[in-house]
Amino acid sequence: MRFYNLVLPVPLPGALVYASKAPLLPGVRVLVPVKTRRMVGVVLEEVPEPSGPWEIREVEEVLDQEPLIPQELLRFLLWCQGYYLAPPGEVFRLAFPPGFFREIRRRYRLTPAGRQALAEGRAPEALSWFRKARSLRATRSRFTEAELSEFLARGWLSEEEDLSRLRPPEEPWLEFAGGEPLGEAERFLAERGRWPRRFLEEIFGRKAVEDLLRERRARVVSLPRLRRGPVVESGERPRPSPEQLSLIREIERFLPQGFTVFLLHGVTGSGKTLVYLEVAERVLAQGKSVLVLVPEIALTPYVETHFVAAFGREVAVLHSALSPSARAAEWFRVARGEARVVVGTRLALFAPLRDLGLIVVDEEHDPSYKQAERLPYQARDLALMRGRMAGVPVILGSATPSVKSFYFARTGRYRYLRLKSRPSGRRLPEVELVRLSGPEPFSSRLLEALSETLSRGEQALLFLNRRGYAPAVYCRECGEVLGCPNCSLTLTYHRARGLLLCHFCGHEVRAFPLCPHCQGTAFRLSGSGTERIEEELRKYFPGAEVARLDRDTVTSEKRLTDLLRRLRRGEIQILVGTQMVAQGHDLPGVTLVGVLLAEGGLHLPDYRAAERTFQLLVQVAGRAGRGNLPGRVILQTRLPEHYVLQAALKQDYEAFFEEDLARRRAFSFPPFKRLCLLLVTSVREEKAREGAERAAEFFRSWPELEVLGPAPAPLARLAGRFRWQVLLRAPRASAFDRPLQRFLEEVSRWPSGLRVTLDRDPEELL
Ligand SMILES: Nc1ncnc2c1ncn2[C@@H]1O[C@H](COP(=O)(O)OP(=O)(O)OP(=O)(O)O)[C@@H](O)[C@H]1O
Ligand SMILES: [Zn+2]
Repeated sequence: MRFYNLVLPVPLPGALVYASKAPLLPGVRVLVPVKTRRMVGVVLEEVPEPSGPWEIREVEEVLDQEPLIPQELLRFLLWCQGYYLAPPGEVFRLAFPPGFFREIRRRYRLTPAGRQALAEGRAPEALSWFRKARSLRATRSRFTEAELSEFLARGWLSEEEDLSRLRPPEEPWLEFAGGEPLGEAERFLAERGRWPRRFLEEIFGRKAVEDLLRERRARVVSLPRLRRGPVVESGERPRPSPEQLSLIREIERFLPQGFTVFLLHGVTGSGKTLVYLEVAERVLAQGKSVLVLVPEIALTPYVETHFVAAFGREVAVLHSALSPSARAAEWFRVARGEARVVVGTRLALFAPLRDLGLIVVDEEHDPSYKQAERLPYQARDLALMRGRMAGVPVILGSATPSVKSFYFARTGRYRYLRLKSRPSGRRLPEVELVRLSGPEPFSSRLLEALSETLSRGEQALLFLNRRGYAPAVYCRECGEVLGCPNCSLTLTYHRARGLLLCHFCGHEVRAFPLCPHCQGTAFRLSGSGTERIEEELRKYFPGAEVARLDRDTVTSEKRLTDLLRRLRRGEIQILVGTQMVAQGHDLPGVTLVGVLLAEGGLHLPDYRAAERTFQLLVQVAGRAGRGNLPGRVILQTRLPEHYVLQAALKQDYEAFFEEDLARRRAFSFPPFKRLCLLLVTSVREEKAREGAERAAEFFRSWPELEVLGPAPAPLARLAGRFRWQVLLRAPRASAFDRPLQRFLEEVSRWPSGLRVTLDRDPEELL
């Protein structure tokens, strides 16, 4: 017998030991007994025979011929688990696609005896369900426990385990049989080797494909299912400019040296994507694989299109908006080495690429690299760790680098690469600040600029980081604002849906209810969201086609690509949107960008509020003038003197950086110190406060840690839970390790009902 550490998808603090007669390779999945059921586990490593009184159970079945998960990824996952102090099962579950670990479902099948009983009317109602259903299988939930055991005992049902979802999804592909290609379809196949039958039928018709098979000029093979990607026009791939070329050479020079971090700081529209593509091509040619992270689902189609144009079906896409089966299919293509380029959002960080050769983090400053819920991890930081553990270079790209990354570039830890200009002589847009005074959302300056733009047949993009119609609704009688009963947030009015919505917990009420304070029936809307702006624009510019891009209008990948395509074709004149429009998109027809309220977000009690606002302004400004026509940007604001707005006006990253860094130094915030935020929540305020006090007390006994708080969180209540915080500060990350570990042990003895979340390196203190 040999013994192995396994990770199972359960929230236990460590690995579990199982026995196996056959040797097992790390990274393969196995079926093991757990209590009375079976589960899927991943083999980590062989261990010596444990000496304990407990019984060691045996592995029942090996699911994979070859390890699905490379060693390097296994080590990386374990490191993540240690850093974030999370159970390994939870980290593995997060990292792998749905279905990978899924608890094995039992299915029930009607036996011939059951069929006979039914026919003779001896079987009860519960079984007669099979007569109507097309399938002869059912899941457990069809029957009560008592029925199940009765039917099994009588032999009317048989029980089986459904393992089908643990296997990689496949589909038929056609393979050219060789010889001289005759028709069009054959030439196509001969050129490409193999192609999914589904796609061939779409291009050449079902008949042509059937002919090919009948004449045996092609054969069918079963291969991993290929995703149909979005179709965004990518155009010809340009030749790199001299400026791009010198950076590409510089990166290539370092490729053989293993782990190196590059900060690629290129102004908006400078062509960073082309730099990634060229370097990726070199890495692939060396037989290695490439991981490209993008922050938001909204950006994957753009980057994906360019990569697919360059590398075809070597590209796999991983993000959370894919259907579970599509995500699993893509994941298995990567695991089997069919795809060597992965483009995806933060969860792609855990892609099972073999022989990793390069990691790219596009828009590295973006807040969506940080996962807020469950396990709060920072994908950019983890990408650096994966790069270090795999010994491969990492390119962090941005027009507005995070203060932290820029600081490390300044101090020499990262290699700094600068793209100062846009290619082919295009200029950065002209920016102006316009002071807003009244309650009107549009200044006359912006309205004029809009009408000039429209009359020249060009496109405009307006940015406002608030969705819905009005962000607050006040009672006319008592003056109270309508708030969410579960959260300390106001309800947003969504006019088209006739609802008041909480943007945090989703609580909704029909518009308008009686005022909960005074039973009043008249209300006043305050402020504007994108829905209202869209409506106003239609009034001002009745002839123009206005569209909106936010989470309410763009609910699927398809809607997003449709909208972007219409925009590229010039079918939309004005696009209004939230941060989803702000970055990454390359829309050559847009010559005017308007920011409706440039200081939105600056007031948040958060040490990164200034950084985030500056980045958003520069990014959105960068959407203007990317084609052949020059661009123009209007920033409307009530705070024109603020340093963030002044730096945005001049598009001066360094000026912003110096000022912000000085503030962080003065207040001992990152990058000078490390933070850890502890959040204690409970449905009872007293309990949350007491818990936070206990936590603060605990940490005060560790001399290296500085304890700030406890204090109520700025968002004092969310989804019905009161929130209290303790902020910890230390000179080094490792100073947190032992105290946090001890603290978690202590917390496990706390009364239930208190929830404690640890956020290492928090990016928001709300
Ligand atoms: N060498 C080149 N010659 C001509 N056009 C180029 C060249 N390099 C890039 N472009 C074009 O410039 C535009 C901007 O490129 P890209 O989207 O990569 O910019 P970016 O640096 O990612 O900008 P942002 O940070 O604003 O997203 C694209 O339309 C791209 O095709
Ligand atoms: Zn709410």
